[in-house]
Amino acid sequence: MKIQIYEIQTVAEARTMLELGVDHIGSVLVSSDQWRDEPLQEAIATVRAAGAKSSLIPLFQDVDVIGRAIDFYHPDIIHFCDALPSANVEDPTVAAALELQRQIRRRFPDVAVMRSIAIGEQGRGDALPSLALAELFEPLSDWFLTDTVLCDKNGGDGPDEQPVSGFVGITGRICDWGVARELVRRSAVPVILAGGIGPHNVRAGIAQVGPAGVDSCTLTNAVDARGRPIRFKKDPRKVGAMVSAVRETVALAGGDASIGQQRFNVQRPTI
Ligand SMILES: O=C(O)c1ccccc1NCC(=O)[C@H](O)[C@H](O)COP(=O)(O)O
Repeated sequence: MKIQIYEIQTVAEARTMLELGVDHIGSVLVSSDQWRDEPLQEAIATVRAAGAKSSLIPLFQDVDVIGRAIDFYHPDIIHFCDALPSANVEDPTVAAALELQRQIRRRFPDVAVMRSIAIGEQGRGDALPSLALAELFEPLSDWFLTDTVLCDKNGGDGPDEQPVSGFVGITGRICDWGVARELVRRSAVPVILAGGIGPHNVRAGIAQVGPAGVDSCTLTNAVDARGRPIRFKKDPRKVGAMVSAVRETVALAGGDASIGQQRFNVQRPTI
């Protein structure tokens, strides 16, 4: 059962995550203009040297800049989480996302590709064609990550504006676990359960969804004086509690082989 924690941008936080036993340490490139960041490069090198996996999200789609960033950071995993409007290959946004993954896989065969599969909030699993999207991206992906799409805030029947426009993630809310479970059942690649996961609900998430791994960002971030999560700042106590909860759940189930998406050897993704 892999544990992935996002928004680690510094060597100090990377070291803390390694000490806590995190398996996948995720970082974010927030813009194509400022993709080159030496401290982040050092953080990713620290993860590599410790034998853990680094995962890198580009919050942009420029294939040349993404290629330069992979050459510069050498992440183990490149993670795409752009929001896709449909599962129609004729849709230019969908076609461009598929082509981007195709090009990156061809050019960097040693870098695993993670694709976020957007799922509606709990009870709104019908908001998006999540399973059809997964089917489309499966041949070009080594990992899937379920993530939550905010729905219906404005009384509409589809997705709302997301915390980062054009991308899926950092909502702090759980997705429809029924759809996530069905994705785990159907998927030929390992699935990481994400979206609103923290120490309080990770046991239930593992039990109900049976993923190959779990991910957390918002609910393991530090909070400000008003209790609002601070982007790019982790709370080590929350991460430690999450790691303990996952390890306990796995131990109670009899060890790694008896829980989650056991058909995968997730030590090494299927590239
Ligand atoms: O961290 C970001 O800046 C980010 C922005 C837009 C999409 C994804 C982003 N990153 C993190 C992840 O992919 C998450 O770990 C994920 O969204 C988890 O959800 P949550 O725990 O609810 O924050």
